[in-house]
Amino acid sequence: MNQKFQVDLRGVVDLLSHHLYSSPRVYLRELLQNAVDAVTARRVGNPDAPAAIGIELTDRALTISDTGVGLTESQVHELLATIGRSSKRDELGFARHEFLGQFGIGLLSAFLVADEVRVVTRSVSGGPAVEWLGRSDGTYAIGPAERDEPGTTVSLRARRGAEQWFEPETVRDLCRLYGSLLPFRVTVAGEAVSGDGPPWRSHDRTPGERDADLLGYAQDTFGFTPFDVIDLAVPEAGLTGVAYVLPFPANPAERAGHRVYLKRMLLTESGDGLLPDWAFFARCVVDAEGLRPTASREALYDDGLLEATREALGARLRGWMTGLARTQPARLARFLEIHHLGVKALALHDDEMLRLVERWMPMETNVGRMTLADFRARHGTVRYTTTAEDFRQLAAVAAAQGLAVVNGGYTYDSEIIDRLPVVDGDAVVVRLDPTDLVTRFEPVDPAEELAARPFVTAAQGVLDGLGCELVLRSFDPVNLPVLYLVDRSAAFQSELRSTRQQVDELWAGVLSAFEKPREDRPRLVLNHRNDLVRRVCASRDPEAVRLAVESLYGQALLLGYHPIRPADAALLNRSFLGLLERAIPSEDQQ
Ligand SMILES: Nc1ncnc2c1ncn2[C@@H]1O[C@H](COP(=O)(O)OP(=O)(O)OP(=O)(O)O)[C@@H](O)[C@H]1O
Repeated sequence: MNQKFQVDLRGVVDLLSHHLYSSPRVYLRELLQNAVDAVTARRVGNPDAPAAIGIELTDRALTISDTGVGLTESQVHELLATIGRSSKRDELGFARHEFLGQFGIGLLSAFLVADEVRVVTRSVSGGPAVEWLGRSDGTYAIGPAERDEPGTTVSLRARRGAEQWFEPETVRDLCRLYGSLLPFRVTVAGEAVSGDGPPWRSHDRTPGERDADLLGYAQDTFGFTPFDVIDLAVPEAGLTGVAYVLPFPANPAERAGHRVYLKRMLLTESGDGLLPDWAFFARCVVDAEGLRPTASREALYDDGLLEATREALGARLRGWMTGLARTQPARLARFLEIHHLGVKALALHDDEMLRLVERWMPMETNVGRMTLADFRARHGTVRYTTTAEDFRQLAAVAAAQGLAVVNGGYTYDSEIIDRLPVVDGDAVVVRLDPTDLVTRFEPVDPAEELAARPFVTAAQGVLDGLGCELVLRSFDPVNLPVLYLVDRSAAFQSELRSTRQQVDELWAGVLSAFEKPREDRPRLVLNHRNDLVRRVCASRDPEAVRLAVESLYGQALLLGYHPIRPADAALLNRSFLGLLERAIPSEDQQ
């Protein structure tokens, strides 16, 4: 024999309150939504039918009345007392587009704040008025009622502990929050909470008034005066609205929440997934007819239509940027200054944005800040460092060798430069490897090199212990005595060596298999043009040479922002104290 499911209403309400809805406050939204749907349903047949929704509050009790379709007695049995049953689906069970509700569970949210829900209703299709009294223990009673006009009144009394959700001010603020854009007049204690419609509507104001209203809306709701306002429209999702461009840099990791209305009812103030990730510089207010809510009605359901909408809105924002480039380049430059991260992230995937960045976004170079387009026009090849440390270490040295270099160390910059040839086949981009610089330095005069040989041998002896190769060259700038140059493989090798010193024999053996020959070791390049270096080269005092080489090595590590290993730290300390000793001899040496 077939049996029917039994439902324990308390379990369902508990599920709703703890796992579906984020706050009991949603009971107001659900009641408001039912009233709006009932009025909408009545107006489908009779567009001139009255459309009024009123909320009244007395001590700890709330009633909401609408002039909607109302329900007959059999509909009350079928719709109010059956969880999951809704009049807002079509024959195939799909949500009907004109209604806000669809799931058939919204009314249950009243039990989040009350133990009893009383509904008095009279249907437009005739028949007497009916009263339905539903209780949170899952029982209900139906009886006759008095009501002159078609429509419905729902009454609740606050459960102990839920009184705060019936405070007149709270109710008014929540109704204004959810319902300020609703197309019907909504009042709370006689005061209208619905307004004139979305702030981006254009039929009833001059363009100037509309602009002012839109700015005022951003100031009131978001607390900023936007850099710009972009109109949005995605007809397939029935979406209209605006994107406000933030006037301050946004943190890409912190998603700016969008204010999303579905069919004029607020869905969320912190909507996610409406714009592509890169568009973190914009904050939207939109109303959509076609997008779907999740069952909690607190977020957008991520389906194919939302994805298509996201793409369309992304294209709109991109179009706005390229439009600015054409018509107001100075404004675009200002925008890029504020939102460079978002735009650069976009340029990694989007050719048009990459061109825009190349033309308009200034980058740091060792010959001044300039756009990549200007850099290419002046220097041809785009030579760049991948880290800011490399740039800081090498900018002046490279400039002295006549090499223009871009600092690719800022977020996305080197990836952007790497992508340049994709949009422009003529672009030549070369990554500057620090050790390439050595090939540009002049060798030391043979006679002087010969004279410095004893020093070089002694110095190399000191550096062998540090896994480093000594090179003597002449280069500019003269005031720079020393450079520690390490290419990527050398950096890896030096890490390998320091790890090997710390692990046991077995692992040391395994790791040694990866070690490379001497020529790949980092280089300490001494500048023979520098006066101090020349004096050190001439020294024949082994102790002075050791101290000088260790100090120069330590200095070069610090100047180049290289990692300092424990052995390096000890050496820095030792050489510093050694130098002090020499500078201030003890009394018996004096
Ligand atoms: N004010 C009202 N006037 C007329 N009918 C109503 C009213 N409130 C509720 N109903 C009827 O009760 C049904 C169930 O309402 P409920 O709020 O539980 O679900 P829903 O609005 O259909 O969907 P959702 O769960 O998405 O809100 C509705 O489909 C509607 O037919």
